[in-house]
Amino acid sequence: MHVHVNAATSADGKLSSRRREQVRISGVDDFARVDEIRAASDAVLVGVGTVLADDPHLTLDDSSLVSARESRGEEPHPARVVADSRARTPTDARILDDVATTYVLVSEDAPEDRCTALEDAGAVVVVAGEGRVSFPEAFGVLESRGVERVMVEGGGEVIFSLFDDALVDELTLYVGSMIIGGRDAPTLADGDGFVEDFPRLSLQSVERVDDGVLLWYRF
Ligand SMILES: NC(=O)C1=CN([C@@H]2O[C@H](COP(=O)(O)OP(=O)(O)OC[C@H]3O[C@@H](n4cnc5c(N)ncnc54)[C@H](OP(=O)(O)O)[C@@H]3O)[C@@H](O)[C@H]2O)C=CC1
Ligand SMILES: Nc1nc(O)c(N)c(N[C@@H]2O[C@H](COP(=O)(O)O)[C@@H](O)[C@H]2O)n1
Repeated sequence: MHVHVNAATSADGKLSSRRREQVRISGVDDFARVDEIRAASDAVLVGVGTVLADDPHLTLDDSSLVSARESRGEEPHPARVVADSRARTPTDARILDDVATTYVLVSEDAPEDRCTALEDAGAVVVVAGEGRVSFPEAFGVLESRGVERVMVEGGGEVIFSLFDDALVDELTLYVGSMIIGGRDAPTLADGDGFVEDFPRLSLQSVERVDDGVLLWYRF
């Protein structure tokens, strides 16, 4: 599985404000670039924190990218994946519409009635891990269903876990020219944080996009 993390932070490293509401950090050109990465992926993954905060759709905006996928014999939109150990995704979430396949990754401890409700709402529920979703296990299941390239759009808890599991292959980070601040505002990698053996990235390119900077790393 090829794992590409993409996110946008403020100049002080925040994904959003302390209110955890969606903040538009990227500009028009960066959002167009995000759409292209989505189009080149088999699935787009977020954590349930992002679903609850942003209610994202995670589909392609540009119809020419949809047509290009169809002409390659692919589904019009990549699948959507939510890491949601306790099956808390609301059944009216936008990612559960019928525009694309949606996988909800849950743990063995997820309440059965919630899993059934999500299946009734159209989700494909995948059980992987005790207590919390195990990404290595879940990615094995997704691979068996043809997902070879996954784009991860956040948030900070999920991104930290993927670095912790050494599953990240690429990181593209748009750094917008704004300050959000706040000790409780989410950052690119939250979780427990590393205290030693810090993951080291290899910087591939630096580019000015909109009024910010796009950093591309391999891991
Ligand atoms: N600027 C940007 O590019 C982006 C910004 N955001 C912002 O980030 C914020 C949300 O981020 P955050 O709160 O970190 O939420 P996440 O989207 O990272 O979701 C975190 C939740 O995912 C669940 N989860 C399931 N399995 C795992 C696992 N193995 N490791 C970690 N988490 C797991 C956990 O809930 P449970 O235990 O119940 O499963 C956890 O609380 C919002 O404010 C949103 O607007 C989000 C994406 C991109
Ligand atoms: N790349 C990027 N730049 C920003 O400024 C952002 N706020 C985000 N947020 C992510 O995009 C998702 C929204 O997706 P839809 O437009 O609803 O398809 C959101 O949930 C975050 O993951 N990303």
